[in-house]
Amino acid sequence: MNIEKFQESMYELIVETSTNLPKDVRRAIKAAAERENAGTRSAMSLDTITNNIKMADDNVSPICQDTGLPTFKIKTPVGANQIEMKKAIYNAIAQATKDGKLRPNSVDSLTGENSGDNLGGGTPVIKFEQWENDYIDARLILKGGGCENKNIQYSLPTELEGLGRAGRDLDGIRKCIMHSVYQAQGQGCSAGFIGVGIGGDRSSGYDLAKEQLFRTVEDVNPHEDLRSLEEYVMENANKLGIGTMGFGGETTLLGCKIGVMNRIPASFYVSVAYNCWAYRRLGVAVNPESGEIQEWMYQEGEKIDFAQPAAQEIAAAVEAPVEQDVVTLTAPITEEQIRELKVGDVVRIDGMMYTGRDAIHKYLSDHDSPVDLNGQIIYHCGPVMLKDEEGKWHVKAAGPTTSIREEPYQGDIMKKFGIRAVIGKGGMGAKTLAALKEHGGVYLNAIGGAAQYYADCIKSVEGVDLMNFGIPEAMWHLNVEGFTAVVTMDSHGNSLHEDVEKSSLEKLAQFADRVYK
Ligand SMILES: O=C(O)C[C@H](O)C(=O)O
Ligand code: SF4
Repeated sequence: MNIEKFQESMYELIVETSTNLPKDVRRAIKAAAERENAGTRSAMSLDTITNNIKMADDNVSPICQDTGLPTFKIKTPVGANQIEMKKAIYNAIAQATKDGKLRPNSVDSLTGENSGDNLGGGTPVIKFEQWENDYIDARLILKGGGCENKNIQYSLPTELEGLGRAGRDLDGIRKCIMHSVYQAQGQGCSAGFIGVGIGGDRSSGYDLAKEQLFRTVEDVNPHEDLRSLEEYVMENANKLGIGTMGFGGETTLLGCKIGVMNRIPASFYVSVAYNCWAYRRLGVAVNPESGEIQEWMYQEGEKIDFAQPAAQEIAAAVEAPVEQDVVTLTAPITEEQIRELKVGDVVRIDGMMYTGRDAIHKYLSDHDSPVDLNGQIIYHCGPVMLKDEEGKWHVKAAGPTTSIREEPYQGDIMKKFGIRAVIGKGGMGAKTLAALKEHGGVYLNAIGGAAQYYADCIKSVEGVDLMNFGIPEAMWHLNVEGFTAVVTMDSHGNSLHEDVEKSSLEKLAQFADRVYK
């Protein structure tokens, strides 16, 4: 095999997967955009999402800054040299990282050190299988961490909030799947896709669930019971009212694929792999001699390029009652300005903000801040950054990360340093809400995955601290213009996330009655 050419083919696969959303996923997102009611927060968010998909296409840049744990599934003809192929994939991964198509995402779990090139123990994941066809089938999924964290595994029988007992039968499985969508709320960047694995053990069950994510969105399950269950879930999970980003709305789930395997008598697992809307998976057929790509997979049907505003969006522009007032904030922000904000307000930020995610929050809880954060804004974000020849940093992708992970620290840090606003996604909990009220702070929700859209708002990188945490975890000093976000937790004790969680739990309870005998 021409291994240089194979490496180039793998590089192409990586870049396309990170930057160009598959056609079937685009069609599902378009259908969702058409279902949402004009002028709602969910409709506006979907607008940002479709814009972002187009920008990623045009810029050949990551759709979302979290390019995940690259996972390859490769089928090779008998006799192909898998050791050589693995090395070529490693090289292609390192090159794509250097070119800003992947974020350096491989972190030493004990020291916290980022390898910088996405290579390291266990990363990337490459799974080989032999087959009797005469070509190589190479598929890649870039599944981000926020949705990975919302995966869930049930061991039946179990008790589920809202639904009661889930037993060891099809109806118990149905309850688990409905619950899995509910428990993800907006935190995995809904609307999402789920792959479900029934049976197996704890690891093969999850593998089976993830395997389902390689099926196309429009694929129909040949197994009659599973087809019926997939359709049931698609119809009813969308009645939970979680909506885009957990803002409430008509579309919570864009796809549900279920697989089954045997189990042993004592175990009965239902494993659910949750994938965000930024569902990046592609595949190629490669010639085993020349190493060249013969064919791209997931290419059937129409490609929506999102260049034209959908009819729905035009309708929104016409029908929207009154242009919502947009409040402009520029740090340093006063307590009075914060107290005027209420859940639902749209905020535009001009000026400085500082990124801070997991490592920074832990660090700030027992260290001084490298910059004065009084009246400032913290952005939960781990960007993709590239340095030019003059040593200047450029933002390649910069959407929000899931905020709830900072819940143990957030309130204390805001009070300690006088921080007035945090931006993230998915909302935060009771401890932060209480601190916002006491101290005079606000939580702003940005659209998860819209990494190109937000990168475009960042006009310059003014500095960086704590680079020892690695690129995604450092504190970047960003100068922004027109950075738009929605107040979802205010300083008066209101939280949209709490409201949606409560109402979706009530709706979930409507599905407690037996459906399958
Ligand atoms: O790591 C990130 O930047 C985002 C992550 O995928 C998340 O959804 O929280
Ligand atoms: S930020 Fe959202 S869209 Fe991006 S990987 Fe995480 S869950 Fe997916």
